[in-house]
Amino acid sequence: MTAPWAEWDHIVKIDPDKTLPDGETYEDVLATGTDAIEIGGTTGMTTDKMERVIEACAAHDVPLYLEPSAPEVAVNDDALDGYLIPTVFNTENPFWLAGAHKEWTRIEDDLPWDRITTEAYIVMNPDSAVASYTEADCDLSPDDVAAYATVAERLFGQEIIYVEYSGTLGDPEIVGAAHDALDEATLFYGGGVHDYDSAYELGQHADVVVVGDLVHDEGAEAVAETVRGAQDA
Ligand SMILES: CC(C)=CCC/C(C)=C/CC/C(C)=C/CC/C(C)=C/COP(=O)(O)OP(=O)(O)O
Ligand SMILES: O=P(O)(O)OC[C@@H](O)CO
Ligand SMILES: [Mg+2]
Repeated sequence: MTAPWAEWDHIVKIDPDKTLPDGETYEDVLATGTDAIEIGGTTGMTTDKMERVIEACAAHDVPLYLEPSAPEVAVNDDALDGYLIPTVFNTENPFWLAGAHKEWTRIEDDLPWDRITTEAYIVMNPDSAVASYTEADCDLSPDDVAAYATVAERLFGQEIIYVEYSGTLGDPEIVGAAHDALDEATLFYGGGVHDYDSAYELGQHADVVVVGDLVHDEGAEAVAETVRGAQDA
């Protein structure tokens, strides 16, 4: 069976620590045409905030995935289609590669393994919260990124590779290098996508475009434009 993300063009990432623009609801976000919702952020996460977003999105038919940044906020909820668990390939601290995952497995005795998939992150924006949090080495050439992508797919069997520029638009050459290196894995790209053109451009180099801040800063109509850009790419 093909993985659901093999069919996706676009994801909205909702940060439970941020609000939607005045007058907008999660229902508006779910109606943008996006293929899936990921719930997660780096800072300010709590189980209450996670649950609130899950509850607000649960009644709709857009697939809903949790992307926890720490084991403590990986809530278990039947409304979720699954868990996308980051593992950071270019971290200098093995905690973010496998240590947090070991802790999660140690403290939870009944993890729903059939609904858990990892995302092999390559974190590229040194100014992002996620880069400092995970002590990522962002000083990478296209060759380095291509090699990480190959290692993730071929040696570690990762189904999803995620080039992460959170907060800024990425270098298409870097994203393209990751894409060219992959055979079957799905390439997620996220960072700075804010309109049709940026979604179209990065969508030409990635399989799935992830849009985060825009949903909180500009709202559903702006997100819908990026859905069109990612689909046309
Ligand atoms: C094992 C479990 C359950 C969790 C650990 C998972 C790991 C290794 C997380 C590392 C951090 C990470 C890659 C989080 C993913 C979410 C993400 C990148 C959100 C975007 O963050 P920013 O935009 O930098 O931060 P803000 O929260 O300030 O928006
Ligand atoms: O918030 P932005 O910059 O859209 O980034 C999206 C996502 O990749 C963050 O994890
Ligand atoms: Mg962010």
